[in-house]
Amino acid sequence: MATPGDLSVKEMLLGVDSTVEEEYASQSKLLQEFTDIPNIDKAWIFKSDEDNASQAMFSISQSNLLANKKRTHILSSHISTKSDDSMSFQWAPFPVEITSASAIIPSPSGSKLLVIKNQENDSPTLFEIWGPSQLQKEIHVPKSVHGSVFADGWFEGISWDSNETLIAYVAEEQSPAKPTFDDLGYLKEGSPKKDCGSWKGQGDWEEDWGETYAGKRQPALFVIDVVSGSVHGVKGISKSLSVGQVIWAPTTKSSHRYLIFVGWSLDFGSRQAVRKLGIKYCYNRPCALYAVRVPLAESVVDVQKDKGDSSEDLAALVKLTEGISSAFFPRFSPDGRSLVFLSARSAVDTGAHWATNSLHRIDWPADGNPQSAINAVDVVPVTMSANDGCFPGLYSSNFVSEPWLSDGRTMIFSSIWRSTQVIISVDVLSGNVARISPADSLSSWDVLALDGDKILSVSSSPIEPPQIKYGVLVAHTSVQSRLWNWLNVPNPIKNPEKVCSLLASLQFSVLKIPIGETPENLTKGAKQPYEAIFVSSKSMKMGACDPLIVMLHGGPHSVSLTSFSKSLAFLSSLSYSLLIVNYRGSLGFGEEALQSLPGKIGLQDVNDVLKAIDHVVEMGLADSSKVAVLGGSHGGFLTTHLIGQAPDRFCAAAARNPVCNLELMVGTSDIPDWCYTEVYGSVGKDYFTEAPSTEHLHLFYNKSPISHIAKVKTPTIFILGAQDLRVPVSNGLQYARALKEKGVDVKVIVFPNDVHSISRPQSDFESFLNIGVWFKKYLK
Ligand SMILES: CC(=O)N[C@@H](C)C(=O)N[C@@H](C)C(=O)O
Repeated sequence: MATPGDLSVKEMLLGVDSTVEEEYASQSKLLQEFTDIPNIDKAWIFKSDEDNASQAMFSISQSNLLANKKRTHILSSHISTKSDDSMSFQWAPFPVEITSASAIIPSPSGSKLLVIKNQENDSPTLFEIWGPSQLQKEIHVPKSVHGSVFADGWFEGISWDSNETLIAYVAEEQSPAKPTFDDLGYLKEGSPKKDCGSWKGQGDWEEDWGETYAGKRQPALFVIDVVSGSVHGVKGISKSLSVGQVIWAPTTKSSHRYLIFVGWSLDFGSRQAVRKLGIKYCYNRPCALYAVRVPLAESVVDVQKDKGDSSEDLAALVKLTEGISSAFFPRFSPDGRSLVFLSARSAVDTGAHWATNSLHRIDWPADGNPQSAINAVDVVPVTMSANDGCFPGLYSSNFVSEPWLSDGRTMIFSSIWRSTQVIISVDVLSGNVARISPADSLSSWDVLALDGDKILSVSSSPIEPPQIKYGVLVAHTSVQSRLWNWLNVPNPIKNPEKVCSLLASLQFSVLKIPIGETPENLTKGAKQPYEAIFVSSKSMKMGACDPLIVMLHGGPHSVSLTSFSKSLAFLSSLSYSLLIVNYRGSLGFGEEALQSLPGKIGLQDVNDVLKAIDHVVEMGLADSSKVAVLGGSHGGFLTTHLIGQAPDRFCAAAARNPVCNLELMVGTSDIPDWCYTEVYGSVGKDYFTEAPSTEHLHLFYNKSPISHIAKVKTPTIFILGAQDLRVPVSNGLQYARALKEKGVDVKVIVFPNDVHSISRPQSDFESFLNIGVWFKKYLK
């Protein structure tokens, strides 16, 4: 038996024997090239003085491995339409790096740019107001007024008023005073403060919104006056509401204005929850739209004096979406007559963490004074099931700030459509939905910004890094029928030649997989085929298949899209085929297919994956003796279930923050309700309790991968984030230790500062490098 003394230094440091060290070195070189590929995150359009021209500003990010941070830069382009109707994009010669900006928000006229910089520790938040050529104003907001401004894409809401003098936004409310002690004991409030010789206690522990919000204080509403520099907390909002996604209501002649925002209370369906449950990836948290009245002169009150809400203050608050359990992403039509919002009512009502969305409209009162009895009209209802080629329902996670075409009634946004993301138009008056990104494109598309009736967008596929596309309306025969031409914009981003040639050697397709079983009680939508994305080498010959990696998304109500992923492109480039399975329960296939999974996890999803593997083997696209499986979270639940339930079918496995033991997860996760819903189906919502019975715990164990551990023999690598509140590290560690005890080959990497997504640049790099090397070792 080898002793520690027999190991080389490299073996001890890397945990690899010398035969795989070469592999480690060469794969890391390749992965570095993929890591450098930039991402196009956002864009803004500004009108130019010239006719038929505009100016675009793109926010582009790249991994900075050395600093372990994302590096963001801005690249500008002059867009003009030539006399022959062709478009020209003239790019600025170089991008400009933006350091430490948490949010960038242009004013409505485009003449000012707000840059918000959250700073660490006790340093103030910086609000910079830029003009066309210089900094116009810098306002420092100390932590005694509020904490960081939310720039998380969820609670985040930063809105300029139409006069461009006020900005409403969401920030962490100020911290409560902590008890102070000195050598004589507790210092009462008002005692003269001592700088030294005293110390602070912790005070009462407060619940937060869980995963990625650890230690974050309640999101609250503030308004900053960019002329005077004063900041105020908005009065009249109940302290029990967490607020987000604020926008200004249209201006009226009256002496006050309204702010519209989303409010999350502690409701859990029909009952009050005792705590905040995790909100990240969880659209099933009840929320409503509110309007709060802000008198123009005294629109706001000094936060320091705002110690409570009088009944008069609360009367200024109106709940706009009574009767709908969920409402978010509010947007006013350009004429201010319609307030449109998205709803995840189906998720809230069933308990599934994400489900099919619906779109609604409130006809805004002409006098601008909203009442709570306002009726919301259904614009796009929840789609229960749809045949192939038909609209499968709305699945959107973002609207740009101005999503309107010039007719003032058509919204443009992206939505998941089976395994792709497409751009759709929705007429908010008629409810007509049209897919407007090219119907024959298998790539995924997203909207960056609207330029009048032109759409700046980005498209990518598993084998093509992001490309900028420009959608031009070429014919408009009726409100219902528009024709779009999608132009390729000469790419300002030059990717490494090696990456380009590796990607050029690949191909992909979307396979339809018929379901295995047809029990009578299945809904129509649950009987329809699901999909899998298959990526392979173009030169692959029938009968000589590359080893196959089966890739499984988490959620389970999420989806793997046909968009570019650096890590998956890296694995494809190592001569693996990829089978990326969108098992039933995934987003994008209608509500019935999605709701067929809760209550059947570990069974229906596992069988769907096995069926997809059989499908590619039967088609001659894969060799059943060379299959590995990779998944995170619920995808890790499937990975570990598969190696337990089908132990002879996988040569290697990789699990990222996997759910291995629901009995353990229910007592430690920020979403214990998820365990109930997914194990019991929608009745799980009513069974959920913070004190599970032995009967519940028993079932949780039996439905978990750990219950199959005795059969597992597949060498498995575990990639774990020690700060994960969603699937705490104990889940993966317990399972990995149990496998080790059985003598199965196991490797564990724990990232001490990573949360559930393990997406910090160095952690992401090291994760996929080790997965690549692990698969090379076992998938010969
Ligand atoms: C709702 C949720 O977070 N579920 C986890 C078990 C999970 O699978 N998460 C997904 C979103 C992931 O991919 O991490």
